[in-house]
Amino acid sequence: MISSKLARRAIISPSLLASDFAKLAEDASNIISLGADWLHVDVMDGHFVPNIAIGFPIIKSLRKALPDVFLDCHMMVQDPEKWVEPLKEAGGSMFVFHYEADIEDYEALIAKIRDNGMRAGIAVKPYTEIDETIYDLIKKDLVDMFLVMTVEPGFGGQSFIEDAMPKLKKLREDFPHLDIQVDGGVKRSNMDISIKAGANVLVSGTGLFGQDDAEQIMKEMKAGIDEVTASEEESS
Ligand SMILES: O=C(CO)[C@H](O)[C@H](O)COP(=O)(O)O
Repeated sequence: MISSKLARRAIISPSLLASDFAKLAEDASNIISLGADWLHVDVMDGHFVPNIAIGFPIIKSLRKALPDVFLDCHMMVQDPEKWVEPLKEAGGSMFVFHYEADIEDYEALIAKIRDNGMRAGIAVKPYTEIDETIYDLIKKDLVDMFLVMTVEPGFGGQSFIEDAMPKLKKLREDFPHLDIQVDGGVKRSNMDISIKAGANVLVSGTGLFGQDDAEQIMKEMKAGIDEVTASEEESS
């Protein structure tokens, strides 16, 4: 079921980019049964990023196979406005556009996403600064989730860029109730860094899919979230 606003305890949104596309629905359903909270769907247009990944017909099939799962769609596209209706028709739950894309009017884009029944998120690349325009949009309650990329968008399997953490930390300090996602190189071994900085939605692709012990990794990730949350609550 599509959840309402998240609590501060972190959730896991596995990135389907790392799944086996020949058995996408099976991999997606399996990772949900292991305890994933959302599914992260990477849409690329070959312009904003030098790659092409999952498209609307595939999302539509996925939605048919998993009618109740929250599909967190990361839109790595140059012209986000053009793709709002296609994503809504395919069954996306959240439309996360890149701040660096070609956008004339951020508020109009967000209104269009919300009018189409989806949540609206903003993503930034690892070295993009969070400026006043972004702050204003968050203060006006126009951002349902903020995504801080921890790899350059376009490809799975890259290394986590820790340089993105200070801006995430500052965002968390300034907005205690904002949902903040991290995406790129996030694994069981390094996820504590992002949670401690303030992330509460963890995307992990190659850290989960294709791993022989995905069940155990998922258990450890959940236990790791509980540990960090408990120690943060103790120290606050
Ligand atoms: O947005 C992405 C790439 O642009 C992917 O979601 C991301 O890279 C996840 O994969 P991994 O955990 O393997 O890094």
